[in-house]
Amino acid sequence: MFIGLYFGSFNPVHNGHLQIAGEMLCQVGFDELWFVVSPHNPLKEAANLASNFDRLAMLQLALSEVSLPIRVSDVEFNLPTPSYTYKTLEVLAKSHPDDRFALIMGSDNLAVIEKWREYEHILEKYPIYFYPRKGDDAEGLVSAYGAQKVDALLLDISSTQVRQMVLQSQPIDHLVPLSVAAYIRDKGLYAE
Ligand SMILES: Nc1ncnc2c1ncn2[C@@H]1O[C@H](COP(=O)(O)OP(=O)(O)OP(=O)(O)O)[C@@H](O)[C@H]1O
Ligand SMILES: O=C(O)c1ccc[n+]([C@@H]2O[C@H](COP(=O)([O-])O)[C@@H](O)[C@H]2O)c1
Repeated sequence: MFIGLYFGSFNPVHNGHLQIAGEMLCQVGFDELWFVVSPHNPLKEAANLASNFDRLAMLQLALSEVSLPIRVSDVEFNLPTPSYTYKTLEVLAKSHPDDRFALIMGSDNLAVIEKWREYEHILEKYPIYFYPRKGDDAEGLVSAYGAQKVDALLLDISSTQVRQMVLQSQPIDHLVPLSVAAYIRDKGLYAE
């Protein structure tokens, strides 16, 4: 199988993530797409990070109504933190020797790929498909890294925005699936 690995903090998952996953499946021709929840991005502060359990649960809720070949992986929950992607790729390559993997990311992550550990090895071994994000030079990233850009509308949405709106007691029903909004409310996530 050809599998697209969509790594992220998903703190929380938002409608943009789902839209990106759908576009990637349609445009690239992956057999499956796996959301891989990262306990801790090495380049991000851990402040305001909901628990691994809650972030995984919100993704599962978000995907429970989607009939696409998408899975959620907690493989990084059993690996050391911070979550270095090259390590996870090693583990997945060993446990799935008959599958082929590619990486999926937003252009903001590709723009800082040279800060990733073992990034040259990653670029050499894995195709990268990226979704453009406001403010990034997508064409420049294509030529710098040989990554492939998915052509789609820019999505003006982020998990930061969702967390800030919760903090300000504003509605988020238009930014995340209703089941995720209810989970955030019931658990009191991001409220302080
Ligand atoms: N609106 C968006 N457009 C393009 N890519 C996105 C968008 N939102 C998230 N992504 C990409 O999805 C992956 C997971 O994103 P992540 O969970 O960090 O969400 P985020 O909205 O960027 O979060 P935060 O605001 O907390 O930094 C990353 O590769 C990120 O670049
Ligand atoms: O391996 C690295 O050095 C590395 C550096 C920065 C980010 N990453 C990974 O990139 C993914 C995207 O993170 P995020 O927070 O933007 O959703 C997540 O899986 C991180 O662990 C990985």
